[in-house]
Amino acid sequence: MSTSAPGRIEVEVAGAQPYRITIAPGLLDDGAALAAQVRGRQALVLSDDTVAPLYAARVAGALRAARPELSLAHFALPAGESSKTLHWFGRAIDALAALGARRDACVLALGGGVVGDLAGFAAACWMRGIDCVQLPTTLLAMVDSSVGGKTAVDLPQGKNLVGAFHPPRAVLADTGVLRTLPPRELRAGLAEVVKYGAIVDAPFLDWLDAHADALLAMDDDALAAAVARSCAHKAAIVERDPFEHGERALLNFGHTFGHAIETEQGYGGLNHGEAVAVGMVLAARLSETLGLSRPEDGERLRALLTRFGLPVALPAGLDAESLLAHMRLDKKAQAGGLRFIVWERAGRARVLSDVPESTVLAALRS
Ligand SMILES: NC(=O)c1ccc[n+]([C@@H]2O[C@H](COP(=O)([O-])OP(=O)(O)OC[C@H]3O[C@@H](n4cnc5c(N)ncnc54)[C@H](O)[C@@H]3O)[C@@H](O)[C@H]2O)c1
Ligand SMILES: O=C(O)C(=O)C[C@@H](O)[C@H](O)[C@H](O)COP(=O)(O)O
Ligand SMILES: [Zn+2]
Repeated sequence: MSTSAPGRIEVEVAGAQPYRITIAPGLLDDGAALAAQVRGRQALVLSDDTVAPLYAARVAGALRAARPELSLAHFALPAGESSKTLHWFGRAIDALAALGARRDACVLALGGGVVGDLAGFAAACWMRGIDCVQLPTTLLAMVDSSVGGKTAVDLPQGKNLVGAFHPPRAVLADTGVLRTLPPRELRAGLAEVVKYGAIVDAPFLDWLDAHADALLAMDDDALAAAVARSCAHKAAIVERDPFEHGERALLNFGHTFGHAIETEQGYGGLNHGEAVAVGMVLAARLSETLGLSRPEDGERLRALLTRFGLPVALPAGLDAESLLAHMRLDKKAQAGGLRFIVWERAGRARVLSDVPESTVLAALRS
């Protein structure tokens, strides 16, 4: 992590296709920073119908001022998880075709994780792969989805079942846009922030506890510090294991349960961060049931998530057997059965294979 200018934090992601995450207020107005990432003369700003009216003209104006010759097109999805589908993926591809996008064209993913995942997948598929620059506008997208190159859309059968690994060309996180983020979405992002503490950085949980009020009040310094520390963790993990052959799976802590909840609710109930919050509590409970961790750690995790206003219990009416059926399609599952990310204590998570379904059901029902 480094700072090239006051208030600007940079995190490098090494690997076969290295890129930089830049974190600073005002980046969406920085035509030079945006234009530097667009190699050719064509760009598609892909957004959603909440974010586009707020920020698309700013991005387009800054880019046009820096690169008047650019051919710029816009495409906006309906906001929300229910648009992360093959249908809207197809519409995004249509927008690239209408632009006549060549191999050096660029997709600018301006939005939260839904936009980032779908735009990244469209960029991965168009002509077998064009540049995607991530311009995350939610806390969750800044700390997690914009980094690491997992792109996907959902199916009714399960989350992110169709996708590709396609690292971004760059990530420009303009923390100033968090000012317009609804409180529920701020809290959702905090769930993924807590995840880093849970899996690899116990002192971060202490820091989050100490700065909870500042984070919830959207204090600029506290938010920038949380984004930077989260990105540093994600960058370190994905550069060592870009394709999830090993330790990257730790980033899935709480997700086997969380994704099952989202799928069972038809992508219209808990949002991703909320589902992950419940999922982490269940993963901690599973770890306890298996005798791997102590109840005190689970209690502490629950207390922090509750402090952040996140749900910590399964929504009423969800059937444990139906959730289990969704988990069988989880991407971590193997011939031997379900695999979970469990923890031994705060800051120390690991992968556990062949977890008996009866134990999972017990955790769901407890
Ligand atoms: N690829 C990855 O590694 C990865 C990691 C984590 C999550 N995800 C995916 O990310 C998605 C969740 O992302 P999300 O939580 O950002 O949800 P989202 O993209 O649906 O955004 C949440 C809401 O906030 C609105 N919004 C976005 N930015 C705003 C702003 N600055 N001001 C006002 N409103 C704004 C959006 O229009 C939307 O209504 C899920 O599909 C999840 O699977 C992917
Ligand atoms: O980057 C990763 O790896 C993650 O697992 C990050 C998760 O927060 C994210 O929700 C991811 O999309 C889940 O991936 P999936 O492979 O379980 O669909
Ligand atoms: Zn996630």
